[in-house]
Amino acid sequence: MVIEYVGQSIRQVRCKYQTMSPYLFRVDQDTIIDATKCGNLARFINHSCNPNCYAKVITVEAKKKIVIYSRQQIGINEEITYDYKFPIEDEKIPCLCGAENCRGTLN
Ligand SMILES: C[S@@+](CC[C@H](N)C(=O)[O-])C[C@H]1O[C@@H](n2cnc3c(N)ncnc32)[C@H](O)[C@@H]1O
Repeated sequence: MVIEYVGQSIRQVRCKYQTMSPYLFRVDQDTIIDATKCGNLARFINHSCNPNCYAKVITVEAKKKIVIYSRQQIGINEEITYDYKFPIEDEKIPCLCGAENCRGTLN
Protein backbone atom coordinates (compact mmCIF):
# COMPACT_ATOMS: atom_id res chain seq x y z
CA MET A 1 0.00 0.00 0.00
CA VAL A 2 1.28 3.47 -0.86
CA ILE A 3 -1.29 5.84 0.63
CA GLU A 4 -4.99 6.22 1.36
CA TYR A 5 -6.90 8.87 -0.58
CA VAL A 6 -8.24 10.90 2.33
CA GLY A 7 -10.99 13.51 2.26
CA GLN A 8 -14.55 14.22 3.26
CA SER A 9 -17.01 11.51 2.34
CA ILE A 10 -20.00 13.09 0.65
CA ARG A 11 -23.15 11.71 -0.92
CA GLN A 12 -23.44 12.73 -4.52
CA VAL A 13 -26.01 11.49 -6.94
CA ARG A 14 -26.27 13.32 -10.23
CA CYS A 15 -23.77 16.10 -11.00
CA LYS A 16 -20.72 15.46 -13.14
CA TYR A 17 -18.22 15.29 -10.28
CA GLN A 18 -15.03 15.98 -12.25
CA THR A 19 -16.20 19.44 -13.30
CA MET A 20 -16.79 20.43 -9.66
CA SER A 21 -13.26 20.01 -8.29
CA PRO A 22 -10.14 18.16 -9.40
CA TYR A 23 -9.85 16.66 -5.90
CA LEU A 24 -12.95 14.47 -5.96
CA PHE A 25 -12.67 10.71 -6.17
CA ARG A 26 -15.70 8.57 -6.79
CA VAL A 27 -16.06 5.62 -4.45
CA ASP A 28 -19.29 4.26 -5.91
CA GLN A 29 -22.51 5.47 -7.56
CA ASP A 30 -23.56 7.52 -4.53
CA THR A 31 -20.42 8.53 -2.74
CA ILE A 32 -17.33 10.57 -3.48
CA ILE A 33 -14.31 11.42 -1.38
CA ASP A 34 -13.73 15.17 -1.51
CA ALA A 35 -10.13 16.20 -0.80
CA THR A 36 -10.70 19.83 -1.81
CA LYS A 37 -10.55 21.25 1.72
CA CYS A 38 -8.99 18.46 3.72
CA GLY A 39 -6.92 15.60 2.49
CA ASN A 40 -3.43 14.22 2.37
CA LEU A 41 -0.66 13.92 -0.22
CA ALA A 42 -2.76 11.50 -2.26
CA ARG A 43 -4.73 14.47 -3.59
CA PHE A 44 -1.64 15.54 -5.55
CA ILE A 45 -1.13 12.24 -7.39
CA ASN A 46 -1.50 12.72 -11.13
CA HIS A 47 -3.02 10.40 -13.70
CA SER A 48 -0.92 8.33 -16.08
CA CYS A 49 -2.01 6.01 -18.89
CA ASN A 50 0.99 3.86 -17.89
CA PRO A 51 0.88 4.22 -14.11
CA ASN A 52 3.07 2.68 -11.43
CA CYS A 53 0.14 2.46 -8.98
CA TYR A 54 -3.55 1.67 -8.99
CA ALA A 55 -6.47 2.77 -6.87
CA LYS A 56 -8.77 0.29 -5.18
CA VAL A 57 -11.87 0.71 -3.07
CA ILE A 58 -11.66 -1.42 0.06
CA THR A 59 -14.07 -1.81 2.96
CA VAL A 60 -12.81 -1.40 6.52
CA GLU A 61 -15.31 -1.78 9.35
CA ALA A 62 -18.18 -1.22 6.93
CA LYS A 63 -16.62 2.00 5.59
CA LYS A 64 -15.41 2.25 2.01
CA LYS A 65 -11.93 3.65 1.58
CA ILE A 66 -9.80 4.42 -1.46
CA VAL A 67 -6.31 3.05 -1.26
CA ILE A 68 -3.44 3.51 -3.68
CA TYR A 69 -1.29 0.41 -4.20
CA SER A 70 1.93 0.08 -6.18
CA ARG A 71 1.98 -2.08 -9.32
CA GLN A 72 5.75 -2.34 -9.33
CA GLN A 73 8.86 -1.20 -7.52
CA ILE A 74 8.98 2.61 -7.46
CA GLY A 75 12.32 4.38 -7.55
CA ILE A 76 13.41 7.36 -5.47
CA ASN A 77 12.13 10.60 -7.07
CA GLU A 78 9.92 8.63 -9.47
CA GLU A 79 6.51 10.23 -9.80
CA ILE A 80 3.67 8.21 -8.30
CA THR A 81 0.74 7.90 -10.70
CA TYR A 82 -2.39 5.89 -11.19
CA ASP A 83 -5.02 5.60 -13.90
CA TYR A 84 -7.92 7.86 -12.91
CA LYS A 85 -10.32 5.78 -15.04
CA PHE A 86 -12.58 8.78 -15.50
CA PRO A 87 -15.82 8.06 -17.36
CA ILE A 88 -15.92 9.15 -21.00
CA GLU A 89 -17.37 12.65 -21.38
CA ASP A 90 -17.93 15.07 -24.27
CA GLU A 91 -15.85 17.79 -22.65
CA LYS A 92 -12.36 16.28 -22.78
CA ILE A 93 -9.49 16.89 -20.38
CA PRO A 94 -6.20 16.55 -22.33
CA CYS A 95 -3.77 14.07 -20.79
CA LEU A 96 -0.19 15.22 -20.34
CA CYS A 97 1.19 11.98 -18.87
CA GLY A 98 3.65 11.50 -21.74
CA ALA A 99 3.34 7.72 -21.77
CA GLU A 100 3.88 5.92 -25.09
CA ASN A 101 0.42 4.43 -24.78
CA CYS A 102 -1.19 7.73 -23.69
CA ARG A 103 -4.91 7.77 -24.52
CA GLY A 104 -4.76 11.53 -25.12
CA THR A 105 -7.43 12.51 -22.63
CA LEU A 106 -8.25 11.78 -19.02
CA ASN A 107 -11.88 11.21 -19.90
C1 LIG B 1 -6.15 15.15 -7.96
S1 LIG B 1 -5.55 16.45 -8.95
C2 LIG B 1 -3.88 15.97 -9.18
C3 LIG B 1 -2.94 16.97 -8.63
C4 LIG B 1 -2.88 18.25 -9.43
N1 LIG B 1 -1.98 18.08 -10.57
C5 LIG B 1 -2.35 19.38 -8.55
O1 LIG B 1 -1.30 19.95 -8.85
O2 LIG B 1 -3.00 19.69 -7.55
C6 LIG B 1 -6.33 16.03 -10.49
C7 LIG B 1 -6.17 17.06 -11.55
O3 LIG B 1 -4.81 17.18 -11.95
C8 LIG B 1 -4.73 17.33 -13.36
N2 LIG B 1 -4.05 16.17 -13.92
C9 LIG B 1 -3.70 15.04 -13.29
N3 LIG B 1 -3.09 14.19 -14.10
C10 LIG B 1 -3.04 14.77 -15.31
C11 LIG B 1 -2.55 14.37 -16.57
N4 LIG B 1 -1.96 13.19 -16.79
N5 LIG B 1 -2.67 15.24 -17.60
C12 LIG B 1 -3.25 16.44 -17.42
N6 LIG B 1 -3.75 16.88 -16.25
C13 LIG B 1 -3.65 16.05 -15.20
C14 LIG B 1 -6.15 17.45 -13.88
O4 LIG B 1 -6.51 18.80 -13.89
C15 LIG B 1 -6.93 16.70 -12.83
O5 LIG B 1 -8.27 17.10 -12.77
